[in-house]
This record gives sequence, C-alpha cells and structure tokens, in this order.
Amino acid sequence: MILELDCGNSFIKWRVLAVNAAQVLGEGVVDSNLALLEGLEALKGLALTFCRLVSVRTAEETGALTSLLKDAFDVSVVCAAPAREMSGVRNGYEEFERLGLDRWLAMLGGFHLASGACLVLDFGTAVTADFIDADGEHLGGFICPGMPLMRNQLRTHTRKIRYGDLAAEQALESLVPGRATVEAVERGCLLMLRGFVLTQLELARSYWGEDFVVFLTGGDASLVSEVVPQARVVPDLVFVGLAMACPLS
Ligand SMILES: Nc1ncnc2c1ncn2[C@@H]1O[C@H](COP(=O)(O)OP(=O)(O)O)[C@@H](O)[C@H]1O
Ligand SMILES: CC(C)(COP(=O)(O)O)[C@@H](O)C(=O)NCCC(=O)O
Ligand SMILES: [K+]
Repeated sequence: MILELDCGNSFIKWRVLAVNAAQVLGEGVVDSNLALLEGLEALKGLALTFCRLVSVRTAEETGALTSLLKDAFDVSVVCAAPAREMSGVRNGYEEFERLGLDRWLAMLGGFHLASGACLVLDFGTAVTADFIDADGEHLGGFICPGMPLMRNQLRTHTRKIRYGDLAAEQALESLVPGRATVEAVERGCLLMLRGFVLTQLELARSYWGEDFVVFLTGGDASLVSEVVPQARVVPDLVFVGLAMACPLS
C-alpha cells in the first residue's frame, strides 16, 4: 500500500492507495502528526510499502514527520523536490526552488489533465493562482490570504470582531449585505475571494481566449465554485502531481 501526504500550512491531507494505485483504501484531513498516526492505525490491515509526500513546512517539521513515519511503519519515504522542468511543465520562477511545492505539483497535475493551457487555483491557508500555457510554460502566479487568514486578521487586529465557527458557517448561507458583525465579515471576505477568482479568469481570457481549463483545489474550493461553473473541481490535484513527481520506482 502507498501512503500519500500533502502537508499544508494548516492541515495534513493523507490517503492510502492499493499498491497498483487504482483504489483509495483510506483518507483524511488532520491537524497534527499524532492525529495522522491515529488515522492510519485505525485502518484495518494496513501494510505500507511506500510513502510519498509534499510539504510546504520547514525542513525540520518535514524531517520530524518523515522520521516518525519510518519508525512507525518501517517504510521508505520520498519527498517531492523542486525542479526547473518536469512532465512538460517549465517552472516560471526566477529561482525555481522558491515556488511552493504544493503549487508545483498542482500545476503538473493540472497540465497533465488539461493537456493544454490551464489556470490552477488553490484555496488553502493561502490562495494561489498559477498560469500554465499550452506549451507547458508557467507564466507565474499570485498569492493572497485565504479565508482562514482573512478572518483571523480581522479578529486579531480589531477589538470588536469576535464570533464563533458555527455562526461563521451560518452567515454564509446568504450573501446579502450583513446585518450582524459575523455576516458582514464572513460575506465580505468571501466576496474578496470571489473577486480575486474573477480577476484571474479575466487575465486567463486575455491570454488564451476561451481555450483553457480552470482547476479548483484546496479545502475551501467549494466556496468559490459557483462563480466558475466551467471549472473542474479536483480536490486531489496535488496528489495527481505527487504521483507524477514521485513514481514508485
Ligand atoms: N475536512 C476538513 N478539515 C479541515 N479543513 C477543511 C476540511 N474541509 C474543508 N476545509 C477547509 O479547508 C481549509 C484549509 O484548506 P487546506 O487546503 O487543507 O489548507 P492548507 O493546505 O494550507 O493546510 C480550511 O479553511 C477549511 O475551511
Ligand atoms: C503559497 C503557500 C504559502 C500556499 O500554502 P498553503 O496555503 O497551501 O498551505 C505555499 O505554496 C508556499 O509556502 N510557497 C512558497 C512561496 C511561493 O510559492 O512563492
Ligand atoms: K495546500
């Protein structure tokens, strides 16, 4: 069985595949290494033979997780590494190793699935947009705060914006102007996110007309999907790229 991990700034996304990679045997989203081990140990008949992971965390944190997995499951662990070029995609950063590896893998996955120009939008702790043209040339991208960062900045830097998670969720059932703080903030942040998305679409159209595929991924992708009905929502896009960057042999 193969263990795949996507270690973002807030959560670790994990899944276990059968050795032929055809079937997902288990998956989850956890907020700590310990919770990951618990999730894995709860899987009946777990027999890991290989682990591949991508991390945007520090080398220390990633190293600690790698050691933990090796100790717990006696498995070899391969980490995705930066590259100037792979699978027909050319990294557009001046210093290619500085491009977030989750972005890079989502780009590899997106270009592979689109077989042509694509715009990859990832909604995690941060929101990222990346433009890949039909020749696989990465034109660059944008980074802005995601929903969790936007709302937490308001909570942290104001005196009177305070509300709980349940109220936040309920506030998004409508997007009319808010008549309570929680509604005003949650809806305001969501509209910023959607505005960002629409701006990215305009830019993509200015480059490629209608001839491109939009991919939405990351934990908060569903918050924006209705403003991009033509988009392909691919929650495991990073894993698609991870399998390309870290094949079994
Ligand atoms: N099962 C889940 N567990 C945690 N967060 C989730 C889940 N499903 C959706 N989310 C949303 O996903 C966001 C985090 O996205 P994610 O792509 O995991 O971020 P990162 O890669 O930066 O850790 C959170 O703001 C949360 O609203
Ligand atoms: C932009 C990111 C913070 C996104 O991380 P995430 O929200 O997925 O946790 C990450 O890809 C990163 O740390 N990138 C390095 C900087 C860059 O891509 O320019
Ligand atoms: K991510």
